[in-house]
Amino acid sequence: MMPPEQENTNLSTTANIGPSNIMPTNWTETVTVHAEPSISSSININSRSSCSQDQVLQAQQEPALSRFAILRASLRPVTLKFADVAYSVSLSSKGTWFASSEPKSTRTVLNGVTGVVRPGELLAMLGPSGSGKTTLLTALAGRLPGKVSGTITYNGQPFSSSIKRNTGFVSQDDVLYPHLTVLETLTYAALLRLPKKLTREEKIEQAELIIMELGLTRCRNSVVGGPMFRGISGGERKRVSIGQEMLVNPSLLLLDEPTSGLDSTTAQRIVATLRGLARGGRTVITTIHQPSSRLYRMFDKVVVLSEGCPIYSGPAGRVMEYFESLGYHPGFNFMNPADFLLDLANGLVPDTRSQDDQLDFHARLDHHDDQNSAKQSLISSYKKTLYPVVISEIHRNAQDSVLPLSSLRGSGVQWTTSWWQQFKVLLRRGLQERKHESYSGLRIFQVMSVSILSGLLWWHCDTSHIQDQVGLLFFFSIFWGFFPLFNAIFAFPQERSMLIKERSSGMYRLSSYYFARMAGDLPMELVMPTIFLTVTYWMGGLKPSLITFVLTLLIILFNVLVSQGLGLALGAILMDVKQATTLASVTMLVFLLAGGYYIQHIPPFIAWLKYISFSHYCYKLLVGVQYPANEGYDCGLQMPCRVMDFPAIKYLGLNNKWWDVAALTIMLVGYRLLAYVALRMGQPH
Ligand SMILES: Nc1ncnc2c1ncn2[C@@H]1O[C@H](COP(=O)(O)OP(=O)(O)OP(=O)(O)O)[C@@H](O)[C@H]1O
Repeated sequence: MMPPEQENTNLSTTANIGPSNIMPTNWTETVTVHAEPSISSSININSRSSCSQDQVLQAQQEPALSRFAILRASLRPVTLKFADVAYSVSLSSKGTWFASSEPKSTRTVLNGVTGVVRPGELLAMLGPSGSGKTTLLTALAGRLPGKVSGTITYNGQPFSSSIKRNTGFVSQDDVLYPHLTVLETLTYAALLRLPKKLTREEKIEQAELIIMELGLTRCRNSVVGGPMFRGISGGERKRVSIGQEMLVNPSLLLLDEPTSGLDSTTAQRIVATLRGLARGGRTVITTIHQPSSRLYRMFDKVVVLSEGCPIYSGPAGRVMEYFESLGYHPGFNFMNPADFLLDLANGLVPDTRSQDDQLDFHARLDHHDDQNSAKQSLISSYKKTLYPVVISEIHRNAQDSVLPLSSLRGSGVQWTTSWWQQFKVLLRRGLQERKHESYSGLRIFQVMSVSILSGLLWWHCDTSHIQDQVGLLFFFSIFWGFFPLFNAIFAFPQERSMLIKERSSGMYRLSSYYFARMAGDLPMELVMPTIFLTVTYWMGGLKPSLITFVLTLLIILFNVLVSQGLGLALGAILMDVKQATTLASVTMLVFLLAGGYYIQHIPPFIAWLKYISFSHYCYKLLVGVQYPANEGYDCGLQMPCRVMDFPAIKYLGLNNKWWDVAALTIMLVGYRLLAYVALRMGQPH
């Protein structure tokens, strides 16, 4: 690995994409990389081990500077090259269960996009809505599902897990936990993403620094908010998302529309931050919708897309020259270059005969044929004149390829933190995020009201009403089958986008997330039935024996865990709450009917249904615990009848209790295993 000083000098890059017969002769852009004073700082948190002693000493002597350690130079520059990138999607009719007989058609979303971005450069992707900017950005981040053709290299090598860990990706929609505060959000990200050699306090300090650096101090203790309740503003949310990525000091930072919906000052501030990050030696790529000319001036390079095809790829400052060399002049004297580019990408070519006639220019919006031919002409001009230049630049600077990827953080090491550390942080974060939902008054009210109502309905019901008592036990098994099942269904579909985002950046293992999620749900899942049973059991007049009560409670808790497992599995397999709840209600209805309470003479060809019903096993165990085999009950005759002869109990058959326990245990493990496998299969690799 190169010493830091040497690396920084190497960051002075030259992006030379000329000359060509059409383009200006001096087609050379030099971007000198340096840490900008506004966001420069002393040491890089991730470079602690690679810093020389002198640097550490210097940092200690400069406390004021070291506070912004996180935003200083990247010591692991990445040169990103992409050539002839193409991507198609198949347009199959989704959402129906019946396959369409029509042949599948495909749509080309990207077609032959080429470019180079070096450390220290800020590249903007411009183009009309739907032109493929997000798709290209996602492809460059190595997160696009399906096959991407063409070549994308990072320091000359293909995408790898070390690149993944050194890449920051900020998606268009901010995926954040709504109930956490800004400080909590960034602190948890720091605890999960920063390497284990930093202490917990140091990680928290880094989160604080990011808050200061991104101007989030005012809202540091405000909750992020979501669709159901208001939190911080859209601009602040965006900055929190950027902050989460900046924490790891990524070598490559990709952002999808970081300024959309923001006022021009905030947008300017964000782009200035990005430019500062780039100048610190990072490679920064952003898509942007309609940048003002002030913003445009901050870009080093641009790629302009029109319907997935590039019409320009090169230095931002040369864009007008290029299009003028093709004979396209902006219609107005002081036109924002970005507006001009977007018009061109839409096929709106200024008419040189009546340049100032704005009305005439916009009247041509309706002329689709003209627009299409203008786009085609721009695409073929790009292929003829600019494409060979970009390709030769990719091949000419072959020394970029020799920067060893092994110097990147985390190469060889798969995770930055241990399994246990991940589990602890995820558990705490999950409890904090979901405490409002789990311990909500509404949920407690729901359970309490049902328990009191059923206690009153079965008030002191003794064995002389054995049918009613058995009914109460069946109700326990069904209610504590339905309730946890429907709660668990939401778990994974609700967290899907967060899981994809965090797993895509290699933040934690799936197993640590999975166990943390299960452990986090456990207290509430176990406390609720305990309260319920304590109320209903004694009100309902079941056997007044502490041992029987405890055994009844254990069986119900076991049933809760099994039904929760089924809910988790359905949610993980379908990843769609609507589909999963539909399937769950059908399943529970089958379990209800086949449980052995309502129908005792099920035809043999369908009697097997009860064997897959956990409610059936639970019901059997509850009855078995309540009534020992030799117990009698008041059946209205001269002498007590044996409970074993009561038809509903006789049908159940109370032998082989351990088989029932074994069946429930298999379901407990099986459903959870199924949920884990389904989750893993749906994960980005
Ligand atoms: N998986 C997919 N299935 C169907 N169409 C897709 C898929 N992915 C992308 N597309 C289509 O490809 C085109 C490019 O999409 P993309 O999101 O990259 O555009 P964009 O330039 O980022 O748009 P915007 O600026 O509106 O976000 C769009 O027309 C989109 O509908």
